[in-house]
This record gives sequence, C-alpha cells and structure tokens, in this order.
Amino acid sequence: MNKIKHLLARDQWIVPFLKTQKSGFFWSILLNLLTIVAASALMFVSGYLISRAAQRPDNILLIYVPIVLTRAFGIARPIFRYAQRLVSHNWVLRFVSKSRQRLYESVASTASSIRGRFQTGEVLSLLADDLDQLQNLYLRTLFPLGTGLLVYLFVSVAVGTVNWLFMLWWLVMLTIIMIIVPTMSFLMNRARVHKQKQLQSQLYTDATDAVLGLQDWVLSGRQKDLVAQQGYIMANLARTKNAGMTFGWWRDFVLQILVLILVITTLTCVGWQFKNNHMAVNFIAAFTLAIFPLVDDFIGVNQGVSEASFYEDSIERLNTLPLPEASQIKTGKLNDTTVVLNHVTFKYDNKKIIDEVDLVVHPGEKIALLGRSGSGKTTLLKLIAADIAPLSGSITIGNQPVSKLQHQLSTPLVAVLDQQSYLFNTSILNNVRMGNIKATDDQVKLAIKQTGLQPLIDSLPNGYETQMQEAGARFSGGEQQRFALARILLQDAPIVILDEPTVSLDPKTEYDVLTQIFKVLQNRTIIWVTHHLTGIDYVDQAYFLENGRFVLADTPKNLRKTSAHFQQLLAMDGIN
Ligand SMILES: Nc1ncnc2c1ncn2[C@@H]1O[C@H](COP(=O)(O)OP(=O)(O)OP(=O)(O)O)[C@@H](O)[C@H]1O
Repeated sequence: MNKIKHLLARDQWIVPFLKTQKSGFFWSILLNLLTIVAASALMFVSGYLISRAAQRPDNILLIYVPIVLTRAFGIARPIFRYAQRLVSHNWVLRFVSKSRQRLYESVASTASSIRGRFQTGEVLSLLADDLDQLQNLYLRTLFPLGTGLLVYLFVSVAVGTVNWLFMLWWLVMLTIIMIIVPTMSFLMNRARVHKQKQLQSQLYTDATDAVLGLQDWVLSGRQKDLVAQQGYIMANLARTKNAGMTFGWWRDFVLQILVLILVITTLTCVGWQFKNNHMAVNFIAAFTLAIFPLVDDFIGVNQGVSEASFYEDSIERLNTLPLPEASQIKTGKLNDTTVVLNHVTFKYDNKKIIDEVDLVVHPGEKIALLGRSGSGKTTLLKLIAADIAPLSGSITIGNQPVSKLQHQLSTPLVAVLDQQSYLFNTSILNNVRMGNIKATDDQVKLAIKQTGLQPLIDSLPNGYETQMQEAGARFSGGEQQRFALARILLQDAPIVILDEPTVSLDPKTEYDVLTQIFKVLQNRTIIWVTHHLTGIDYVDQAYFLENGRFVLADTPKNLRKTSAHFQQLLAMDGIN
C-alpha cells in the first residue's frame, strides 16, 4: 500500500488526468450509484408487491403505486446504466487517446535516450500493455471503488433507519466484504500479478528480439529452439493466468458465502423486527431481495482491487519515461545557429566517453567526425541533438542551451539522417510528407525531385502513389536513403546530423547519395559521422576523435598533405 501511495505522489499519468477531468469522473460514479439504487429499488418494490398481492388489498392504491414504481425503476435502471457506460467509456477513451499521444511524443522526442534505457520490446509492451492496464484501472477499479464507497454509506444510513443494532451488523459485514477481502486478495495476488507482468514483458522483448534476428535463427537452422524458447514463456504465462483465474474463483466463492450470510441474517432480523406488524410483514421479502443488486457491485470492487497490482507496475514503468517536452509551448525561429561545445564531458556508467571537448560549428559549415568504433562519435551527436545531457560543460546553439532549445522552437532545429531510415507501408507521398505533415503535394514532389528520385518515380506505374511496402522493402537501400533525405528537406531544420547514412551502400551508390546530400543541403549546417572517406572532400573540416578527445582537426585538403593517418584511410577506401 505504501508503494502505491509513493507511486501516486510522484505520478505524472493518472493523477494529473484525474485532476483535469473531475466532472466526468464524478458523473460516472454518480450514474453508477443511481443504477445500483434503481436496481435495488426495483427489487425492493417487486418484493413488496409480490407479498402484498398475496393479501386482500384494503385499498387499490397499495397495489397500484408499487406497480407504477416497479415500472419506473425498471425503466430507470437501464437508462442510468446506459448513461453511465457512455460517460465512463467516453472518459476512459479520452484518457487513452491523450495517454497514447503523450507516450508517442515521449518516445519520439527522446528516442535515443529511451533506446539506451529500454529495449524495443519493452517500449512495445508499454504501448500495448501498460496503457490497457490503466484503462482497466479506471473501468474496473476506480469507478467501482468510488461507487462501492458511496453504496457503503448509502446502505448503512438506510439500514440505520430501521434498526441501529442491525446497522452495526451491516457495517461489520460490509467492511469485511468491501475492505478486508479486497485488501487481502490484493496482497495475496500481488506476487502472481508481478510474475505475470514480468512474463508478459519478457514475451514482448523476446518476440521483438526474435523478429529482428529472425534471419539469423533461420540461417543457423535453430528454428525449433526459437519456437521452444517462446513456447516455454507462453506456457509459463498461461499457467500464471490460470492460477489467477482459480484465485478469482475462490475469492468470488467466499464473497458469495458472505453475501448469503448477510441475506439470511437480514431475512431473520427483518422478520423479527416486523413480527407483530401485519402490514410490515410485506417488507421482509422487499429488504431481502434489495440486497442482490448490491452483490454485483461488491464483487466488482473486489475484482478491481485484486487487479490493482497490475496497475502498480504499469504506473511505475510509465513514470520512468521522460516527460514529452515536445508538448511545451513552441516559440519562433532561431536566427543564429552556431553550435558551440564548451569543455563537454560525458560518461556512461562511470566510463568517460567524451572528455572536455571544445567545438564550434558555424552556420552552413560542414564537418565530418571520424574515429575508431567506440570512440564516442554517436555520443557526441546525441549530445548535440540534446538526446542526452553532458556531465559538465555546455552545448549551445545561438548562445542558448541546446537542451531547452530543441523543444521550444516552432520548426525543428536539428534533423537526423541515420543508418536506417524508417519507411512505412504507405504511398511515397505519405512517407515523404512525414517530414512535415503541413507540406502540400507540390512541396513533397519538389523535395523528391531535388533528391534525384524523379526518374525512378516516372518509371513506376503508380508514380507517387506507389506503396513502399513494409520498411520500404519495395526500394533499394540507396533509394530508401534518398526518400529519407527528401523528408529532411521538408523539415527545414538548419542543422542536419548525418549518422553514417550510407554505411550499408556499395561505394558507387554511397558516393552518389552523398553527392546528392551535400548538394541539396548546401545551405545547412552538416555534422556527419562516418567511417569511410568517400565524399570527405565535401566537408569544410574533418575531426578525428580518439578516447573522447579530438586528436586531429583540419580541412581535408590540408590533411591530405599533412596526415599520414588520413592518407592511409584514403588509400584503404581507394580514394586518390
Ligand atoms: N547506452 C549506453 N550505455 C552504456 N554505454 C554506452 C551506451 N551507448 C554507447 N556506449 C558506449 O560508449 C562508447 C562510445 O559509443 P558511441 O556509440 O558513441 O561510439 P561510436 O564512435 O559512435 O562507435 P561506432 O562507430 O561503432 O558507431 C562505446 O564504448 C559504447 O560501448
């Protein structure tokens, strides 16, 4: 329980939404209460009517009024139920829609840092599973719990009007049914729920891993091992779920017994209370029958509270995500786009990756970052893109800290073209338009033309409407990168980061794509990480990074003359 309190105290997903959407929550609980009251009243009046109709009526009104009331409550109950469903589902769908949007923003705006902390499967699990859990938190736990507490008060007062001793008995029984049993079942169920969530998450992670590495499994002839591995987790998950269902069955059975005790004692007590009153005898069946509609609510509260452990983990995991800064107010455009790194240091797990680096990149300047694998090139890019923050030193663009800037501008400041462009199974136009969804068809077509793709488009029977197929499989690697470049053109970001965008291409295509990139981005700042020297003459400065420090920096022209290392690399790449 302390854990839940602690979680809710620093929660950024549930509590803020509840605070802004109080009225919907209130109406849902009120309508739920009215539904239960109408159902209970219907049974009460029906019980009275059945008993009363067995006696000779002194006055026809004694029969007629209950008949009208039975009709009224019979109609009111489904109406309240329907209205409650509308309000609660509308409320919850709004929550899910807002949360999904926030989750996507959070993942998109800090993709690199998320990639460092979560595996792809975990992110999928967050998207698919945890938000569904939170949807259930409202529908299955918070709404029934809110109504349950109101019913608790309402019934106690109603019973108190008949007999205060009997009210005490009801209070004891309701406390057991609505507080003690749910709390116990929550505590008993917790470990199992935790295990189920872990298995579910592992299933997502392993399945993602398996899909990404499917080719390797097939090539190594270990398909059976793959199936066995997944099967083992699935069987384990199914066992845990079955255990949960058995637990739920027993809990509901105990509840039914408790309700039965309540019904029998009510029957006895009401019978005793009215034993000397010929007229009031008719209320015995009425009081007893009125209890049954309450049972659904009692059981609902119990189920909801038992499942609360599911939400615990989901809330915790969602709260470990960074806040989506993209939703902050966006203002203006930056005039000066000089990038300045001043004594920047960065560590991963106490290992210094970037060590007191200084760098100035002027607007429109093109630089290349070279160095051995693991020397810190990508880390430097992430620092400039504000995906990670330096341990010490500062990174500014136009004299403003990059961490604040990236999300405050109305147009993106930094665009990234990396090794693998993300293309989707939709038309060419739609894929490129993702760079700027406000772009007109003509602007998208112009961007595609600038990247040298017009002859390809002209050769396709469906032209711009050609479907790219999953991950852009319809096109070659070089063509895919050109489409990604067209997106960047639409983005209009003054600084473009190139993280080995041509690494998977053959030398000729690599050179052609790089030529196109530097041609169409000639007015923008380019920071390019590369291992190859193909296209190196397009940059103004080349920086060599070693152990997190620049060990060499000059124009390619000078390096050709002065650096034996550079000459060696040129020779390795077959460049004169
Ligand atoms: N999320 C991370 N957590 C811990 N260590 C990391 C993380 N990302 C990178 N590193 C480590 O930081 C060092 C620098 O990594 P980085 O990706 O910046 O190198 P790189 O020069 O871009 O390498 P490559 O050319 O192979 O892409 C490496 O030793 C790497 O193992």
